[in-house]
Amino acid sequence: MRDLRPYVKTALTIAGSDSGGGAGVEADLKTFSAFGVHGLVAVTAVTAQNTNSIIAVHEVPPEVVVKQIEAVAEDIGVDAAKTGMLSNAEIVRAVARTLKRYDFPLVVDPVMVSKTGVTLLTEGAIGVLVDELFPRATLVTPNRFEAEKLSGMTIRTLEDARRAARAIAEETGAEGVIIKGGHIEGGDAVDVLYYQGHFREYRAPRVEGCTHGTGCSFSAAITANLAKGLSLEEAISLAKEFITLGIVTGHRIGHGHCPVNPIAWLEIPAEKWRVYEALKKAVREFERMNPVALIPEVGANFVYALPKPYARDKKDVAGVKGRIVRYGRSVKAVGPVEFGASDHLARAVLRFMDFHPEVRSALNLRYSEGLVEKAEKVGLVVSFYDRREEPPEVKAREGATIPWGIETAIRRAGRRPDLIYHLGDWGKEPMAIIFGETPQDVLRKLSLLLK
Ligand SMILES: Cc1ncc(COP(=O)(O)OP(=O)(O)O)c(N)n1
Ligand SMILES: Cc1ncsc1CCOP(=O)(O)O
Repeated sequence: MRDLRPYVKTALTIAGSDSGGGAGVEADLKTFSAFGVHGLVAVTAVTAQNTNSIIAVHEVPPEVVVKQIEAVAEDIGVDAAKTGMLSNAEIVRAVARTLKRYDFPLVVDPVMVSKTGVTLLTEGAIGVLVDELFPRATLVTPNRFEAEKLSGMTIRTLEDARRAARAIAEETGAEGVIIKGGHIEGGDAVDVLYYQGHFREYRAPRVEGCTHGTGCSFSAAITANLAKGLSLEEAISLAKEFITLGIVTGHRIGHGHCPVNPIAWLEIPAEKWRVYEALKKAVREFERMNPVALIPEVGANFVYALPKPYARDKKDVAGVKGRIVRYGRSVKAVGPVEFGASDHLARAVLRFMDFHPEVRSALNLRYSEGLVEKAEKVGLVVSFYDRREEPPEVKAREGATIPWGIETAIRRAGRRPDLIYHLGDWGKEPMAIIFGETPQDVLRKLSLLLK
């Protein structure tokens, strides 16, 4: 007999499909998965869509939308649901009637017009949405323009948003209304919630990035967390953090509005673990190889960065805390592998990744003529930079020398270097850096040098 009290929670999206995979049920399912919730779907419309426009829409008959909801609710069970693009009045009415038979939490994203300017809900359906679906909603999630339409008010400030949120909740019977701050001016993006007679603000820095599908993913994140049993306010807090990360890490695909990245929430911690484990293992192996003569006076570091687009600054690069030093006759890592533990080498690998994103690992070694000759002899691609050629404006900028040097050496080589060196300067030790796709790849190149 199957356990009928499964540990996994379920969330249902009743929304349109986006063939570009950025919004609609595609965004919702990715978001549900990112929060470890099993996603269920009732498709309302199929859109032929990309990052530039919506080319065609095929609406699903209302009775088929209802059958999809019933099919999953009656067999699998629904812990929370959301609605997105509902397209026309008949679908809205059928969905509202069906949802009245169930008591799971419901998030209504009143999607009206796409970012590309295409109508996703007919004008005549807006009244039906407000009269028949809003009273069933735990939360309604309009953006500024949708809130203006629903409240008949002009929204410019947070105070306007507060008044509008309260008016929409009181006039429609929705339990909560959150007006998203993406289109409201201000340094931060502030969402205003009105819920059970109280206001609350959710604040995050206004970030640059990819915004197609943000409304869908935000409401799906709230739904997933309601399904997991979080309070509405906790669910919104997490969703806000999640959507900010998704915008900054969005994949720059297509020629128009690039899609938000719901998977960053899951992929960054997973990649962090892989990077950490691989580097820890490689540092142990490096200690065993014990290349005492190759440790510079300032010590060595060994780094491994998260993949793009997640490697943005030194916090996203793992290295050895306190560096790797000569200790008597052996090579020893001073501290543990940690993210943010490297400064110089992290800057070097991040710049390298701007040219060759697959090269995510590096190790610095004591420079010698013999080392460079050996590298060339074993077939490694070698390049260099000369700190005396550094332009004054680069010299004047704190931390700019290494990125400039790496770029100079890559351009000089005209192909992907394996080793970059410089001959030092006043008070600066000459240095060689081996680059590779992984720490193991770096060690492979090192072992060619040690042969
Ligand atoms: C099928 C489908 N559903 C919803 C949308 C809206 O997405 P978008 O235009 O990116 O706007 P936001 O609601 O995310 O702000 C869509 N385009 N397609
Ligand atoms: C001084 C120096 N210059 C290039 S690598 C290096 C040593 C490692 O520095 P960090 O520990 O900051 O990566």
